[in-house]
Amino acid sequence: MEGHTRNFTEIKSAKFDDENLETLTSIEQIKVENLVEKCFDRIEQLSSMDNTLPYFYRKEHIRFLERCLRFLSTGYECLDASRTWLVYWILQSAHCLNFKFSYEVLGDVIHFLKKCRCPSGGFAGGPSQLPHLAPTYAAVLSLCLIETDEALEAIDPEGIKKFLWSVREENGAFRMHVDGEIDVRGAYCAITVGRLSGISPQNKLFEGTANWIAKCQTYEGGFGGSPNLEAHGGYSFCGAAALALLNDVSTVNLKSLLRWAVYRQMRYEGGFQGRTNKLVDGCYSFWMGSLVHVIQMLIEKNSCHDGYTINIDELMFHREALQEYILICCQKPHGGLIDKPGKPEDLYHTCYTLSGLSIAQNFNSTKQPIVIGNPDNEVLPTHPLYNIAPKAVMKAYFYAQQHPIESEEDLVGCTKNQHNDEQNPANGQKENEGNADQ
Ligand SMILES: CC(C)=CCC/C(C)=C/CC/C(C)=C/COP(=O)(O)OP(=O)(O)O
Ligand SMILES: [Zn+2]
Repeated sequence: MEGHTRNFTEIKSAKFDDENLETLTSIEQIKVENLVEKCFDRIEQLSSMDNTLPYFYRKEHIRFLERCLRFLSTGYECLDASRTWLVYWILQSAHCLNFKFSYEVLGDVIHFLKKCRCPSGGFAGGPSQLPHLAPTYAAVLSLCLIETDEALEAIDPEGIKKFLWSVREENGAFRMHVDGEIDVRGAYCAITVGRLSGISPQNKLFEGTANWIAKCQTYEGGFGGSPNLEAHGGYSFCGAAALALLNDVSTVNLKSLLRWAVYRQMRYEGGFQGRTNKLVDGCYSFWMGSLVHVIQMLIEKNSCHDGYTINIDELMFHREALQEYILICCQKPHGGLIDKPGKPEDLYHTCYTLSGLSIAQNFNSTKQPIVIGNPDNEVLPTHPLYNIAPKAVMKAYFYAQQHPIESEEDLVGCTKNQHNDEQNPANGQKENEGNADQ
């Protein structure tokens, strides 16, 4: 597909236009739409000379990542307890861009991540810090992304299991760290690192977790951080992906979740907002884009249980519009991606905006990706539940299978053979690699 796909003059009618309503929110919304409009106008003018626009600054993004892996500005000091996150954001962005760091560099990364491993199990955000579920998640995903035996060996599943038990509540919810806050990120990080290190969703660790997550669904349809909080894209992704990884959707309302999710795509900007009446942001390209993908997987899976089959062969958001927002409004020409026009580049937004671009382009591996602009704008697929390379998920599953840690007593109402069948991603795997869990 060449060039952009929407007529930017025509879609101006989608801008906010209620003259009778002036609130802080509407004023901010109008300001953002005007910034986006400038970006759209510029690309429309340039397109008359070059119909392969919008351009993807791949080389510049790669240079940005290479630089950040070795040197960060003082602005990153506040993320000293999130250094495993910085590693993950860099490695996952590099994956999307199809860029491979050298073995030497990756060796240094493994060495660093091992220093973040805690004696009591799990990972901290930096050496000599306390174990925490979020940096544990980032460290495990990073090691899986590296894919080598040396990296997978560094995960230490026994330690992970011990740490997960130390943050589990009796009702199946998870604290982010010992004595820390309970929220749906905890459940998602726990089931993710559990599954990647060979712990079954049937493990007693996760008894009650799906029911607890379902309590976070709000009247709007999305999930809040914990029961009775506002629906938000980040937590909704965590909730839906955790339920998919637990193979249990019996307790949620998928229809209202889907409705809430698809309405978060902004009609003028094309990107997603994270909650009702808030602003577009590049990072929700992944949290919301992937959420829609995950909900569709859950609806398909649930329909089989109900005795009829639904096959959804198209993603239920405007894939081209999201790519336009990302490519036209979220790239810095000197490298790095951003929340919205006028914001500075950072690693978090680079990772999740690129990952969202990947979700928008690659829905079904049996079909051609949908790529706007130059065909060279294509990025590699990402796994919608884990947000790492689908191949990296496979490798981690097989590695864990070859190095089992579980005993039958750990499992709830399930025989060892059943458990093994479910752990094997090759069993019942759909053609779409991204659906490896289903
Ligand atoms: C795996 C893992 C740890 C996932 C984290 C998920 C995630 C992104 C949660 C969102 C957190 C949050 C309170 C955002 C609100 O930001 P805001 O109020 O600044 O933004 P908004 O105006 O867009 O809501
Ligand atoms: Zn953001």
